Amino acid sequence: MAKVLAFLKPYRIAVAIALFLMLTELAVELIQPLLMAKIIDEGILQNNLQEVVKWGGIMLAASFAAFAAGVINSFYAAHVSQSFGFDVRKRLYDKVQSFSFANFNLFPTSSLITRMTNDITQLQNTVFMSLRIMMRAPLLIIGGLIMAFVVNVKLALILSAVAPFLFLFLFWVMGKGGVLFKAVQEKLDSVNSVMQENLTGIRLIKAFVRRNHEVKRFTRTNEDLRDGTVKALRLMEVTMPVLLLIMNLSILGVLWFGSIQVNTGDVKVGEIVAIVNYATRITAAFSIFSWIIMAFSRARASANRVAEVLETDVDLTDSSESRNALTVSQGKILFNNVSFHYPGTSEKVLDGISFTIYPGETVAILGATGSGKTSLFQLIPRLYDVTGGKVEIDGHDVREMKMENLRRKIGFVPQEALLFTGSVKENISWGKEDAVMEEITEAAVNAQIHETIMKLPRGYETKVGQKGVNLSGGQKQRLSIARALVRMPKILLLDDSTSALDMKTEAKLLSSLKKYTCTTLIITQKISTAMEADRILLLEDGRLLAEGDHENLLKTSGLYKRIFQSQSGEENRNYA
Ligand SMILES: Nc1ncnc2c1ncn2[C@@H]1O[C@H](COP(=O)(O)OP(=O)(O)OP(=O)(O)O)[C@@H](O)[C@H]1O
Repeated sequence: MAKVLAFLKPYRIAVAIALFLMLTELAVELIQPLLMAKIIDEGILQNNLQEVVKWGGIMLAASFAAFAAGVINSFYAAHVSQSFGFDVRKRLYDKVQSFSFANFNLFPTSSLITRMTNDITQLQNTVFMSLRIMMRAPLLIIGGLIMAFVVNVKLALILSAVAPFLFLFLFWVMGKGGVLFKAVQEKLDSVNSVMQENLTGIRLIKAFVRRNHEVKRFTRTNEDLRDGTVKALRLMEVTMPVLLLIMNLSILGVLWFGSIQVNTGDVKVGEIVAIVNYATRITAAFSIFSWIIMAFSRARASANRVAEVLETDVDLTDSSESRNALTVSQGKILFNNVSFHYPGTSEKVLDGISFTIYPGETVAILGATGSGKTSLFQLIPRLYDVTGGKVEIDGHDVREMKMENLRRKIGFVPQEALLFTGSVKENISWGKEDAVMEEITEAAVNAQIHETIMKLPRGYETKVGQKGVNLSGGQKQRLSIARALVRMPKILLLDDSTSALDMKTEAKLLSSLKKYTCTTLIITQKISTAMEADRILLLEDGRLLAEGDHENLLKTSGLYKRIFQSQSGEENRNYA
């Protein structure tokens, strides 16, 4: 909680002003019963109209001051709470951006979204309400008790006898509320998660006619959220009646004892009226306490969830020894006895891999599904760190380079082409922010997508729907390749990125890539693609089984020969 509250620090002056104004309102509220007692005891009971007018005038002026303080307080409360929310959201977003894949495994995407939206909104609302009215309730209770003592000590003692029980009860409710509301936020995560999966997989759901199944799944999580919230609110529902009961009993005590004391002349009628008035205000303050407790319990749960993300150690960062001057200049890649297992697992997905790829070379990586091809790729831009051995680029361990320097020179085209909402042009220039139109067109021409783009209704300005829904699989792949090419990378990594292309387009694409003086690694399942490369690396179960060019591998690797035969017709088999 303290970590999140620290975000209020830059606004401490505004917070102080808001609190001061709130105290002004509170002071007026507390002074009203005292003024009323004066009007009764010194004015009405003494038949003195002058005193009534005097104290009445003071009451009016105080009310006006409270009104002005209230308006200005609202302004500051809104400013502070919105700015606080903005800052927390920004910091959380920046933190998530710096997350490694291993960090992402700790938080489901839906939970991160809930934390960045709903949890921060809860906190924002609590800050606003705290500055506006929330703090008034406890202060009104304390101030009311003090004023009651000023008016009449004996009556005030009766009134305050119940205070310890009340506070104990409130602390208990707050602790229990915190647990229940944490569960509510977790259930909200689940609802968001199901909703997210549903919306992203809507085509699959329709194609498989799984609507009813999905509706049932959503209903279950939605019911869970409802039940969890009702459970939390039920605790709050009993809080208010209990508080009111205790306070009303103490008011009865004041009236009973006060009536006896009036008869003996120890207490004035005006004093009883004032004390009952304070007691009523304190009761009213207590009645909003259940609501305050609910808000604070919820805010505490939300603050902990936000802090959890902020406090996560990012395990893939630039080390203090990272040298700024190191950058990818040639594109030479060396794997030296590399082994790797994913964080949280112990099974090696790469084992003892060693090879060198020289600048400008095109190398195909071939292997069965699950043999570790993508894992090997991810070690080059340092999306993961090796667990044994080392990966060197241009003679430097990638861990010694600043990640930004390393990744800026790498064009990475992932297995699943991912596009962003925006125009075709924006999607290509996403690879290089300052790319001019000629660079964008050149990349599109070489990625064999320019002609297709020109046939679109608005050419390069055509909007790409969310995740590229209005494009075919092959078009998406080629746009992703154009996005990588526009960077003029020194190393180009294509992870099965030509799988959806026909042979002719793929051949044209591979020949255009030769114009780029970059080292190119192509993961592929197709022998026809691998044959175009200068060299082929054959992976099996995380090990480098063989390497060489096509002719060479046909002679030296039985597995390669079998793959080749399975993908070729009878004609090729004879050739082999
Ligand atoms: N994030 C992950 N966490 C744990 N294990 C993983 C993760 N990603 C992949 N693996 C495992 O690593 C192994 C190698 O996967 P990888 O994706 O590198 O294979 P691949 O050769 O690229 O397969 P494909 O051709 O199907 O894409 C697999 O056994 C897979 O289950």
